[in-house]
Amino acid sequence: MRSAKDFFRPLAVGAPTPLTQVPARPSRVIHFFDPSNPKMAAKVPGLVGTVDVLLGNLEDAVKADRKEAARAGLVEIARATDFGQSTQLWTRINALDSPWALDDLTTLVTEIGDTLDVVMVPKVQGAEDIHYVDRLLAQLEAKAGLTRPILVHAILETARGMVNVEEICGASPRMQGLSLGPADLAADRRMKTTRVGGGHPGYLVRTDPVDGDVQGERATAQQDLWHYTIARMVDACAMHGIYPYYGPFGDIQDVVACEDQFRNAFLLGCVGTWSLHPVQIEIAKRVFSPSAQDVAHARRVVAAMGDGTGAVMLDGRMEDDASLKQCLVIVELAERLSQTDPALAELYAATTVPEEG
Ligand SMILES: CCC(=O)SCCNC(=O)CCNC(=O)[C@H](O)C(C)(C)COP(=O)(O)OP(=O)(O)OC[C@H]1O[C@@H](n2cnc3c(N)ncnc32)[C@H](O)[C@@H]1OP(=O)(O)O
Ligand SMILES: O=CC(=O)O
Ligand SMILES: [Mg+2]
Repeated sequence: MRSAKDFFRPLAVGAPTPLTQVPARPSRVIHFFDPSNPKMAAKVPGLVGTVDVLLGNLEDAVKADRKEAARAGLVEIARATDFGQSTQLWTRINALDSPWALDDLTTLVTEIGDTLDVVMVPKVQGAEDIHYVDRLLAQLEAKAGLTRPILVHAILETARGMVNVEEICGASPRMQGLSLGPADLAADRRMKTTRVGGGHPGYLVRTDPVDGDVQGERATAQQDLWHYTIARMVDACAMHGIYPYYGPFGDIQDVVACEDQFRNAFLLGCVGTWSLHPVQIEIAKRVFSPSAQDVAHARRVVAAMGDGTGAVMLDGRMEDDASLKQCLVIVELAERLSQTDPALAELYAATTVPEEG
């Protein structure tokens, strides 16, 4: 572990100074595309401004014989595209033990490092993986003459990564956030599922038998397979001042269950999710933006709480310092999203609390 005094020093001579706070830029939807797929690549310019993050994926879902093409495609797209103020460019590199990760980082940082905001690192096992990427990025940033540090986002998709989640979050000032990787995590944990995220009908609870009749009608309710993992990830991220995200939802056609999974993650504290297909973009944006109703209520509580201490009654409910803090989370998120999303700005403006008297 580095000493507290050294933590924010660059790891290479000439590399930019690390940030002391992760920028709070909207990232409700991280939209994945395969830069080696001409149809998807052609859609990128049209997606700018409609998603918070465009992520050029180089890892899983890109065929082994297309890895170089994907990397080169991303360089080309980054150079040819104006991402504007409201869309960031991220990449997901190949796993650190793969034949491609070193070239991914070397090429991307030296060729398009000034355009790249965040590097997503898959299958992170512990702080040692982040330390490796941290130093290498610093060396490459210095070589490329970059003036702002590239941030790092880890995917939580191994059992060891889960166990080490707190140390991963705190391994570097570059750490921007974590995403849940339910597909790889399920495999690594030897869970008996065959899906990419979401629930499973077999994972349920059942009411007790009535009068001991175990064969009688008994209601069941499907449970959330990912509750523990997401909650643990959220705590680790909050503790270290970085951002938690849900990850992929593979049943593209089941937009209803997708929305449910995204909403569970949002309510538990995640700031965003991945979209794998254009149909998931609108769902993610809607779910990860607070509703106008919640913003209106939060603003009323803030107004009613005056200096923020004590207790008041509002619509029959007690509000105090702690509920105020929750409301401030909603109000601050609404204000931040309004800065880059004009439709939301208009929606939330209509909920402004009128001044008393
Ligand atoms: C599981 C663990 C993980 O690692 S998840 C992250 C890795 N996976 C991915 O990144 C998957 C990304 N998405 C995809 O590859 C495709 O969306 C998949 C799921 C294969 C479906 O593609 P396809 O059968 O073409 O769907 P479709 O016919 O409904 O497509 C309609 C038009 O939209 C396009 N499209 C599709 N996906 C994207 C995307 N992610 N970004 C941009 N465009 C996309 C298609 O190319 C198709 O275009 P067109 O209308 O034919 O011109
Ligand atoms: O990379 C994502 C996953 O679910 O695996
Ligand atoms: Mg994965």
